[in-house]
Amino acid sequence: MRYAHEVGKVRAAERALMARLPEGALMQRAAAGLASVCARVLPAVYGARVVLLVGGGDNGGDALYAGARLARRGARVHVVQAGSKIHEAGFAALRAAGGRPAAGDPADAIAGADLIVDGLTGIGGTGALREPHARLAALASEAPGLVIACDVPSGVDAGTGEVAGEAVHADITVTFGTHKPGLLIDPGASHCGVVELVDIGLGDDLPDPDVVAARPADVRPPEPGPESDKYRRGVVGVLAGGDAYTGAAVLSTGGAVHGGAGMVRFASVAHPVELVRQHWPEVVTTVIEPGAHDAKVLERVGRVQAWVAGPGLGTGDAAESLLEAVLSTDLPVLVDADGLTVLARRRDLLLRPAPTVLTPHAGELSRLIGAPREDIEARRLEHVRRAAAELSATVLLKGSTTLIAEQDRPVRVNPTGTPRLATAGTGDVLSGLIGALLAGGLPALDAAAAGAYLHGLAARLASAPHPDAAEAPISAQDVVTALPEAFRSLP
Ligand SMILES: NC(=O)C1=CN([C@@H]2O[C@H](COP(=O)(O)OP(=O)(O)OC[C@H]3O[C@@H](n4cnc5c(N)ncnc54)[C@H](O)[C@@H]3O)[C@@H](O)[C@H]2O)[C@@H](O)CC1
Ligand SMILES: Nc1ncnc2c1ncn2[C@@H]1O[C@H](COP(=O)(O)OP(=O)(O)O)[C@@H](O)[C@H]1O
Ligand SMILES: [K+]
Repeated sequence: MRYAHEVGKVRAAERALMARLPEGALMQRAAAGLASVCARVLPAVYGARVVLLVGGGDNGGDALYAGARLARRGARVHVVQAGSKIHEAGFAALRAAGGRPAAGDPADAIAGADLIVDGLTGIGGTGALREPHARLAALASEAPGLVIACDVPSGVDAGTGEVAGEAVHADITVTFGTHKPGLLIDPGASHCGVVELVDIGLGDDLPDPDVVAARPADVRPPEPGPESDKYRRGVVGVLAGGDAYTGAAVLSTGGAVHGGAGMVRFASVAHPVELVRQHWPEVVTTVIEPGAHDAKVLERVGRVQAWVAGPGLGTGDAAESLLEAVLSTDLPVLVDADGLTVLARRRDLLLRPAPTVLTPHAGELSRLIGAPREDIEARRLEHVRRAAAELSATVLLKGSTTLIAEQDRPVRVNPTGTPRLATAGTGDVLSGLIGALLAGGLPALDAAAAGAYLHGLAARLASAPHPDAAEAPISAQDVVTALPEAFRSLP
């Protein structure tokens, strides 16, 4: 897993470690790590034109000491100072090594640099970048040279990934001690480029992480063993589609069929049942009558280990009664799409002892928790956590960087997403896939995280089937088709 810690915890760990180390030792570790990444990516350090963008805090100090190391190896290092304050000791070290303030218009220095080191703000940055920082950040982002951000791209909120104004677009972000949540969550994540973690020895001083992102080896779908039969591998029941929406039923069922369940059961009114039978002959179907139902409606469907309810289900009385029936079982239930719209008026249905997984996009979450959609988009981490606590559920917030929260657990960030997924019906595929993983016995948080991971991977493989292929647009069906390849590509 890649671990990220909130800013306050990073500072506390740094304080604890610094108390045991000689003055300045921690900053030297950070600067050494930063300089070594710079040296690695430059074709040659000797003669390289390096520009340091330096703010008034310790982030600037890191950049100055790293610049001094590069200057000692023959780089031509110039400093563009933002604001009146500067890390004096770092500046003195740079000058002693031959570095100089940039003369003339900083725009020229930045445009002519082979490498720009962004030391404007790090974990101490708050709110939108002020001037002259904002202009410098924009110049760096536009410059032809390589941009390496020190700890965090300036303008990105390290704790949340919010970007309130101008922010540096880095090619590489060299971060110290641990990842910061804002490096993993959009819009911040998309400003980082490649993230390199430099160990400065915080290890034992860091508490449990606040946010984690899976690496491939962390994703463990249930594996069938020699004793497995279709029932023991898990049966997933899908309640989806109606007379108005039939595609959602086919796609959600497709996600379940390729998600590794032992069996998929599908129940709906006649028309979607007919279509699902045509698309997925392996699925066991049940026709349910239109209109409102009592709690016994599910008995005819047969035994399942987990339910998926909601895609294309409609939002009227029939959908509400089905949702009431499914949420009154003692089985894991995933609610998506129309089901979430119904839940927004029936939050009482969430008071249940068994696990519930909700998979809203920002609009659906807005209806569920009564927060404006724009606020949710801008502060995804805060809202997904709040939703998990308020709704007593595992909440998977879709969109650019999918986040998954469960109360008192680190938030999972899905690293495989791609904007190619932003096409109608892909969410339906995700619901069925997670349902299959739940039926296979994964705990709710792991099922949701593994589902999001495989879904993103399938989309990438569908879009570009091999590393040299250009990306093509994809459909939700393409994602279903690529799911076996996504499972296969796990280590
Ligand atoms: N605390 C430590 O022990 C260590 C800190 N390190 C570095 O120190 C950084 C944190 O240093 P600081 O706490 O000094 O904070 P920063 O250097 O991140 O930021 C503080 C400075 O930025 C200015 N600033 C804040 N928001 C701004 C905005 N929106 N627009 C313009 N200026 C803004 C402040 O006025 C202040 O001058 C880390 O990110 C890391 O790079 C590393 O050297 C490792 C050790
Ligand atoms: N900009 C984006 N970057 C990455 N993934 C995205 C982006 N926008 C949407 N997605 C993903 O696409 C899927 C869309 O799901 P959803 O909004 O439910 O659509 P639908 O209801 O049409 O299936 C989700 O998995 C979501 O995370
Ligand atoms: K920075």
